[in-house]
Amino acid sequence: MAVAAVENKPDLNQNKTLLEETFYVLTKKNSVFRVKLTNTGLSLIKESENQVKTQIIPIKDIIGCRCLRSKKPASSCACQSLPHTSSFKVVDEKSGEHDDTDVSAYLYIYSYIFHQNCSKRDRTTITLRFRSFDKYEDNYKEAQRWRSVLKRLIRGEQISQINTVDYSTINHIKEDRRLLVLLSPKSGSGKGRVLFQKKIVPILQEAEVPYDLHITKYANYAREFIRTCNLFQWTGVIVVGGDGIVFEVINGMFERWDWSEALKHVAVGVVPGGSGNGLARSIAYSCSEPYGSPTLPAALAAVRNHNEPMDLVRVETTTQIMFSFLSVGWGLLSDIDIESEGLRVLGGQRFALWSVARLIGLRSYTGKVYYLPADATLPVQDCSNVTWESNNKFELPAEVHLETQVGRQRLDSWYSAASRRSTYFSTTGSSYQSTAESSGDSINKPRMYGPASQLPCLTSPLPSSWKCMSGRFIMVHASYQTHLGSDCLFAPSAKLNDGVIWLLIIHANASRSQMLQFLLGLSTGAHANPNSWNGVIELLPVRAFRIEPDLNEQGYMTVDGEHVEYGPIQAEVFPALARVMVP
Ligand SMILES: Nc1ncnc2c1ncn2[C@@H]1O[C@H](COP(=O)(O)OP(=O)(O)OP(=O)(O)O)[C@@H](O)[C@H]1O
Repeated sequence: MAVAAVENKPDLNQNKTLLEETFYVLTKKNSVFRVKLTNTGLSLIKESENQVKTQIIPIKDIIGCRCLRSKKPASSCACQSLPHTSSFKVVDEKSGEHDDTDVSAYLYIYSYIFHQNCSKRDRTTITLRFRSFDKYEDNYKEAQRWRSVLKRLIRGEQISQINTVDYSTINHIKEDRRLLVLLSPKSGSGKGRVLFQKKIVPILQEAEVPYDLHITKYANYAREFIRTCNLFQWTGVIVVGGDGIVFEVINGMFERWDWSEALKHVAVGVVPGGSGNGLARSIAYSCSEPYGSPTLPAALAAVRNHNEPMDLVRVETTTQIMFSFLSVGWGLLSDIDIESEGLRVLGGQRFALWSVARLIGLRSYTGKVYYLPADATLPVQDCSNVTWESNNKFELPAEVHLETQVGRQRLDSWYSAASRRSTYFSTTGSSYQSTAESSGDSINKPRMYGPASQLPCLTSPLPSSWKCMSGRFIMVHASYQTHLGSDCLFAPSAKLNDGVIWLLIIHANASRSQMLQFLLGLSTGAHANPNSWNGVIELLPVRAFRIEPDLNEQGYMTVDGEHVEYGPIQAEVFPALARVMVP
């Protein structure tokens, strides 16, 4: 049996026909389809009444295919040779429910065709019925041959030539992927389970991608799970929920001593099930993927085996280190995020409703904002004044993970500004611990790993290359993604992996009407035009920043929409630290 030989080298002849067959449309007399498979797509050439029309389905729009057999009808009639399309059903050949009277093998091809003119995708199933041979086994082999070649093309392999290969070598296509699905039943309006079953499972099944589903049982469950599980049994993590659960997953990875390997090998996919869904929307936007059906880009990303690097931002407060993928906020947007928590049942509408409330009672906050412009380089960390536990110097390897027994009284497992003196540094990786006096709480807190900071500690002055603004601010909000929520195009120029933080600063002299214009502009990105604001609103590309709020006032600060303590906070970008699944 002839079959395609597979190579990973790019083939110059992308349009060379790999497989070709003629099919007939049973319901339309004289309708003939020639179907061709090439490296770039599946061509359906329709020949009827002297007309020839061609439709090409690009390989990237096809997610899977399966060989099936017709199912025994409920009331079987021995003389029936052709299935009636209305009652026609197919089953797996091993189901035992197949119809012996039909020797055909059916190849179901599942595609989500992108229509550029209306920027949407439509699900289309193409069924090819193989019945040239008298025996089912022969028709099945032919259908499998197509399936095998198509599956390899879907995986991104290039096929250069048709060789003569033993059929048995293509009968089984090994799936080397397995996904972990972490689903939060509390995110958004609490419909995560239904969403997953209805919208994601069918696509995973069509693509034959195996997965293990874990439902979160309490807040921080996902974080603990990622920290303690054997993560490398999976090739990716699909998070079903909002940005809060993504935050748990990312930070859970940094609580693993093998964080670097985990981030490199286990990509994160996001199915938007929360009320904000900033990351899910940003990923779709970065690939110009239609978002009409918000779960579709995520489902396609999950099955397509296509990942891209994403920047992460290391955030430091006086008590915590976090790794953030979305935003750091102080003032208006953080107030809206935290104060609208009680309206969670409204889903994304809660933000719009609370924006109106906050606009009426507009607040401003006193403080200082420091930032390092994007075109400046971060100075290399000077470790000469770091007090090492031992004076005996030794050569550091590329990565250092330092741990001690858990539970020793003198350990504060959270690295903090106050504990900088006793932090261990490494060139590419660090484990943070200190000899600072530990509070009871911190003893059981997991240790945070991750790349070493290049910033001075939070209590130290910043170098002169940093710029400073001092005064009253309605808000200071940093984002490294385009979208803070499904309908909030906050930083239109942001890229998943450009090493830039977009810092939006609104000074206290912005009027209510300017604030209204700003809030309305967020849905389209119109607010990002610097000429509109006479300097009261600024959007600056930076590498790092620090906010020092006046502690005589109270307010909210958020990281990725999560509430953090009110006080000094600083952040620096680490380009391409994580990997995300993209459609
Ligand atoms: N089983 C659970 N019981 C209680 N809380 C949970 C459970 N699972 C997850 N959580 C918590 O619920 C919160 C859900 O937040 P998440 O961000 O996922 O949704 P959201 O706030 O609606 O969306 P967004 O952050 O995009 O606005 C998270 O902080 C998470 O820790």
